[in-house]
Amino acid sequence: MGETSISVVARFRPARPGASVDGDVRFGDDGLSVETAASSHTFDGVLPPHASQEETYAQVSPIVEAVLQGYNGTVLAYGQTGSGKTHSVTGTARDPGILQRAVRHIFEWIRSDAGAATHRLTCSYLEIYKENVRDLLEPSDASLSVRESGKRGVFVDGLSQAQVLRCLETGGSSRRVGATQMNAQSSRSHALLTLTLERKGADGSVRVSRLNVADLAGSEKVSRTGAAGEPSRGEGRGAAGRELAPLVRNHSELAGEKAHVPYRNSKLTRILQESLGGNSKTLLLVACSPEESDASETHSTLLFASRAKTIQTVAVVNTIL
Ligand SMILES: Nc1ncnc2c1ncn2[C@@H]1O[C@H](COP(=O)(O)OP(=O)(O)OP(=O)(O)O)[C@@H](O)[C@H]1O
Repeated sequence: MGETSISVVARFRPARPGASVDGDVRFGDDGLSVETAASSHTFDGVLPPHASQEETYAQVSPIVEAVLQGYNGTVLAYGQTGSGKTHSVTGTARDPGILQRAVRHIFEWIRSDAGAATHRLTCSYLEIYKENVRDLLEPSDASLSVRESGKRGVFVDGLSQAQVLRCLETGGSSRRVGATQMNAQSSRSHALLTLTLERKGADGSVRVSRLNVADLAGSEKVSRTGAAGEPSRGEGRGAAGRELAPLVRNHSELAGEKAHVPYRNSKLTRILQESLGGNSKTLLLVACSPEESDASETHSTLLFASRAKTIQTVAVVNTIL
């Protein structure tokens, strides 16, 4: 597999009851385009407000398929606070999101993969809040070092499907509790689930691939989130826009001179360096609000998404032996 652009899919959530809908937002019949008063965009997929979780997963499923074939895969959910990132990634018990569907998909494949001798799945779930990395599966106040988490992290070994699903629950609720304790909103932190799949073939060959799914912090300008109670000093680096925007700008301006891409500016971009320009098949899911009062943030999100299409990655099958 050669160098490919990351895939970009935009998902619009339904308007809240009583909210006034932005009448200028129009969806193309092709399922690939969207137009606003300010701009028009074509992506790898555009999901209008009525799109289901299943339809959303259908866009993500090729990334999981690639992981099953031995490539690294990443799904990043980006968008302003309240735009539907967590709904898409986690969903609800009755209508699960990408994480649960991906776990089901992986285990179905494992059960059908007759050519393998063994499979081993490990899981890590991290939260990045104000440049501190916290392990959501074994919560403690200690911040993990990025080198540690980037390389191995804190893994629970050899998991069953039920155990992985329990990790998702534990991590998800730990994120919420932690956020309340810190008197901050989940919208200021990034959550990153990594599933590592090790497949040993009957011939002794070993493939190790990773699936990263990140529910990123709100991308809106900090002054807007600051109004919700946090001082808008530089410290509050929850805004995904501020961490990823320079990187995306560099990618689009430098057209491939990756040495200059500022991955080291934040823990998020350091941890996701491979996903944002290295060995990974990556999909950016941008969550958008269809409401009139959010038109300006929706416009910024769509512009970011268009720029992000210039990011190139080179995915290779990770065979060890
Ligand atoms: N596609 C959808 N269908 C139905 N409800 C949705 C959809 N998307 C989002 N919602 C609802 O909208 C609200 C905000 O969504 P969500 O919490 O996912 O936003 P978010 O982008 O993760 O925000 P934050 O950055 O604060 O975490 C929630 O009540 C969620 O259930």
